[in-house]
Amino acid sequence: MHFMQTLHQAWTRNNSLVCVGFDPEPSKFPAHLHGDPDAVFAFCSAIADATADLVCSYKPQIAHFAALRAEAALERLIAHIHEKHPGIPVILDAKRGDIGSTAQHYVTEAFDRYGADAVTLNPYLGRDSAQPFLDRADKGVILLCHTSNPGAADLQDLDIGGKPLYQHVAQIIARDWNTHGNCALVTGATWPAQLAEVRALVGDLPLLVPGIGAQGGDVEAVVRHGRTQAGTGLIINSSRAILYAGNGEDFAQAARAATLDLRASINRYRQA
Ligand SMILES: O=c1ccn([C@@H]2O[C@H](COP(=O)(O)O)[C@@H](O)[C@H]2O)c(=O)[nH]1
Repeated sequence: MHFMQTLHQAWTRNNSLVCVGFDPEPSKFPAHLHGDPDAVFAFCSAIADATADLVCSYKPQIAHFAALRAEAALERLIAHIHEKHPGIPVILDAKRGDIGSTAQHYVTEAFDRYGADAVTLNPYLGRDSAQPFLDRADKGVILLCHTSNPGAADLQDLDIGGKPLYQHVAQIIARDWNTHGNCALVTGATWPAQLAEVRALVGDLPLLVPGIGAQGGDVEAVVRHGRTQAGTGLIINSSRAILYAGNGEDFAQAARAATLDLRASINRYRQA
């Protein structure tokens, strides 16, 4: 099924805009997993199993797996989510971007090797670098617009002929790149004014919003500034605050409790 359809159904079925991010860091795993050669998969899949009725998507961050030589665990995690929790889309956070011939290999990596439903891209190489991804009409293409980090303004806020660069990015993607209806944008929770500007420019385009939880973004500001008329339109990611909510044998239940809390605080502000 098309990523956008799956996402819309998950928003409704689980009454949730929450995306749980998988950023595995073995030093933070509970003690009983230390030394387990399959710890990355065991940790992440347990959290997926404990939260699948509470989320609209999952977002594994590829560098966290690659740095651990745990790409096989990432492949198995995504296959596990698809098999055990069908209907929850998986966004591979890879922030790819390269010339077309190389981009084609990144397409194969994200969608055919890993089986992701959507991938994050850096749009700064331009349309041709994104085209191989855009052509996969059933897959989501989520492009960086205004990121959550403190240095986001260094380049993204630069004035280019009367408006900041991130607004130009939002406009051309919503207007020109979204011919298959498979685009979304990354807009960080830590920049709520910019999030509001982006929402005003792009209609109902989905926004992936990292920066809640460990980065300190404000849930109320994100929801009030970013929701659509229907009270959806947002994929609000939290990684560390959910993954490491507990560090005992009940870590997955602690992650579930943190996900329930985040869903409740988001839902408090969804309706106007
Ligand atoms: O602008 C961006 C884009 C991506 N990220 C990624 O999201 C998560 C955030 O993790 P937390 O633990 O919830 O802070 C992480 O994988 C980042 O690489 C982002 O933070 N900001």
